[in-house]
Amino acid sequence: MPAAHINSHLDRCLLLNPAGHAEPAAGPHGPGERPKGLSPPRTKRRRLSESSALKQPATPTAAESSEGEGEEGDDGGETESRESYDAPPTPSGARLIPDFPQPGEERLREEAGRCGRRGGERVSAELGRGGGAGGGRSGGRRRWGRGCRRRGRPGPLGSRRRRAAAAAAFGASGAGRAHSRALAAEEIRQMLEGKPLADKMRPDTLQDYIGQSRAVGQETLLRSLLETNEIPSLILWGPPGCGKTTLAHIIANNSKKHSIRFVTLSATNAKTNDVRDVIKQAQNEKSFFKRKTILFIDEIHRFNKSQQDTFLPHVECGTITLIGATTENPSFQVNAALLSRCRVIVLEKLPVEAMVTILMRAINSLGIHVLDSSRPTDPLSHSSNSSSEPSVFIEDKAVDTLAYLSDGDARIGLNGLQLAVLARLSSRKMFCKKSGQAYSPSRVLITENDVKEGLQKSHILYDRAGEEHYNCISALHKSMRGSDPSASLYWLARMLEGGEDPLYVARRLVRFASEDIGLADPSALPQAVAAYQGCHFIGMPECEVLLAQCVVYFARAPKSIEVYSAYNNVKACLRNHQGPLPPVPLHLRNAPTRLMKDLGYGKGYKYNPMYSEPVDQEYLPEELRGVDFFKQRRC
Ligand SMILES: Nc1ncnc2c1ncn2[C@@H]1O[C@H](COP(=O)(O)OP(=O)(O)OP(=O)(O)O)[C@@H](O)[C@H]1O
Repeated sequence: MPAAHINSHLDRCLLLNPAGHAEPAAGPHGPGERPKGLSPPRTKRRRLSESSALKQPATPTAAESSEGEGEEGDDGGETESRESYDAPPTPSGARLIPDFPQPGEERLREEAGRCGRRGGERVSAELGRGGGAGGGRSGGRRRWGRGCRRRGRPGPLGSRRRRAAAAAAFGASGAGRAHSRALAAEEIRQMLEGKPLADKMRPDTLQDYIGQSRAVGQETLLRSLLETNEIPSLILWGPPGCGKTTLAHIIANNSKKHSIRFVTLSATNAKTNDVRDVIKQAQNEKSFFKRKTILFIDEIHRFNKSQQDTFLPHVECGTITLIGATTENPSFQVNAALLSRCRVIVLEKLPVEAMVTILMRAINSLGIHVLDSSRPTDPLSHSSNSSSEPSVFIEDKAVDTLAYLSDGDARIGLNGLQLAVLARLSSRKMFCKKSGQAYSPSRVLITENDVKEGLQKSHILYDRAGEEHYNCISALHKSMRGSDPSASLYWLARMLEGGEDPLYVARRLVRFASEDIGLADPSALPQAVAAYQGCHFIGMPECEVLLAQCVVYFARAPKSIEVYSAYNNVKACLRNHQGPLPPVPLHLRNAPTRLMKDLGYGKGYKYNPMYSEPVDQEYLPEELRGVDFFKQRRC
């Protein structure tokens, strides 16, 4: 289901005036300064409108279960379109994507300063607290696939121009610039230690918030509300790492400037009493100081119904403005009453171009230079020792790969980058230490392999308990029903590679065998049962081929829903029946005792094998005589 539809569907829940008022289109931000020493941009101008660039799929919703599919939902198409972009400058060998805002730059430098002052002790203490480079805030709760047995190769997005185009399109504010001087490897290493890079790079302003133009683009209602600081109650719904918390953080920043309180709770650890305390405080602030309170609840779906009910009257009377963030479909996870008082904002997986922009901002902030792999001469081949030259480089294809493998999750991308750079720099330091050489900030190259290792997990992100689980099984079911073996295999692999339980898929195949193939090929059911048992015997990964065989068999098999429909007709007939159900005709009853025989049980029954001709006998109750469930739905 396209995002627009989801939004319009959810808009019905609004108390707010849903009519978006268009803001005067803000012009592009002024170009930022280019770092010294870079050759001027080879500008091949095209234009890229953010809205068109972000024609991303809406997260399909399981709300739209089609008949007979129980837990399935329609799927949305994934489209991306680009209209234009700016080509990047191409300094000799090293490439610096131009002029991105550097929200985290100051923070990174401060960190580096602190690290430098306090040395490794603090760093290890922070790592010990679980901050770790790749840690990510929600690393623990995310379900990863079963590892990286088969890592998909990134597609052919590797061109420098396309990367830069994406960067230019998404990083519109142009306020920042890369480091004006080259940083030493050790300096970069210190910047990266401690907090996850994703946290350090969290933007503070809407200008630095990349992508998500459908939700907060220049012409959206939400954008104008945010800019005028008229914050409505919101539910931010989107996949992990797409910027829900970041958007809340930006709102918080803005609110503070307007003396609005911003309180954050996480539903993973907050108790109902915590919520009550916040509400009480909000009431006091409102009555004594006329101060508004915004309450941000991360992972609001983790609150149960009664906990969610706690907010209801206070959102209603304006004591608090609620902002909830959730990865789960709010139609199922948020109370309907609460939902109807909030505006639901659907955030989408960040497209690759947006990911590149986010990564490039971090890379620029760190003073790392991107190496253009297509150029024959590169700075690594020069033997200059000038301290003004960059010392850490990253392959351009490594940036692309990272953007691809992050699957629209900026946290994964940024923390993967952090791990890759840290691992490389640290191993170099170790090497120097072991070999007795002085550790010098000479040139280090981060390669595509480094980032792949940095990710250390399957790039197939698949939430076995959430939305993706239902979306993928639905897509598999529909692909088989549509007799598309190739698509069927694709969805099967998406699930298995993402760590889905093979028995879950096998159970669905058993159901499919009867529901969609039925008597068109009666051997489908034994196939499915055999696949189920086979999976049970041998488990993953060996059983994947059993499932693949069965899935292709089913996709190619003839289909019949005759039995399935007829049975549904019978069920409908029973459900719609008014009054007591008709008795079983006496002649069809068994008569094991004399009394029953005396009562007429079994009387007049014609035992079919005794007849050579077709037997004229009724089998339905009297009042259903003549009903054919294969032909009619109601009786
Ligand atoms: N739209 C964005 N623009 C710029 N940076 C972003 C954006 N989205 C995410 N990021 C970066 O990714 C990091 C993680 O994003 P964030 O915490 O907002 O994700 P989330 O959607 O709340 O994820 P989760 O559901 O896992 O909590 C941020 O700290 C920020 O550095």
